[in-house]
Amino acid sequence: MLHLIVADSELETIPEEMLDDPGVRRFAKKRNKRVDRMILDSNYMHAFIDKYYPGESKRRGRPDIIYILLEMAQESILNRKNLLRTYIHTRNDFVIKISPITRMPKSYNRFIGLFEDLFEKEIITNNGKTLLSLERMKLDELLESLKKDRTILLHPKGEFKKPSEFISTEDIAAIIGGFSEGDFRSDVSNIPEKYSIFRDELTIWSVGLEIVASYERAIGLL
Ligand SMILES: C[S@@+](CC[C@H](N)C(=O)[O-])C[C@H]1O[C@@H](n2cnc3c(N)ncnc32)[C@H](O)[C@@H]1O
Repeated sequence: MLHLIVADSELETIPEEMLDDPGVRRFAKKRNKRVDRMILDSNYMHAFIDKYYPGESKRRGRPDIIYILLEMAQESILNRKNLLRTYIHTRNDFVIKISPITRMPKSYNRFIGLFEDLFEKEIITNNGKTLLSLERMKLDELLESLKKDRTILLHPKGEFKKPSEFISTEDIAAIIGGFSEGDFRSDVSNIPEKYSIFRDELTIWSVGLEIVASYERAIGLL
């Protein structure tokens, strides 16, 4: 089993400090949503994020990168064979567990709507089956709860290796940062295996794709 963990993801509802901003409220009205139930999205709220968190507008509010990664992960052969578990750990220490049977909406707007529902209801089901669930959990608590043989951190400053050199057939928890700038906020210093797979920085979904594909090859699926 491969446990793919996207850690410190920049996925959150509108933070407290921004709730009373007239511009943000106008935006919520246009979407016909309660302001506290909207997901922070720098694609649309860049200027507001800059106003309340100067210098953070490139990092905060990036549900788009999680969307692309989940499209890749959920449609992968590994997931279709029920050998992948994907978790989104967020900057505010929530963990979203994605069931292998979950297919992501093809439209970004519908994805945002689905995750707004999830932040409100904490669970999304279909015909009695849980598709998505959300709970308060730190990264180390998530790691402790998983049955795994190895934990691997993907990091541009890790030891340079090809995925085929470090991915094995064991149960692996692989951690990728769910942000486009900066470093992990959670303490990842005690994770023994830390690898870089390319000389330049990659997107989170291309790193996820390489790890999933290497695992598929390691266990003989491909
Ligand atoms: C776009 S990067 C964030 C960049 C950030 N400056 C950093 O140093 O992690 C997001 C995540 O993708 C993964 N990543 C990006 N490039 C990588 C590389 N060359 N090797 C391994 N992982 C990489 C890491 O898990 C990283 O936390």
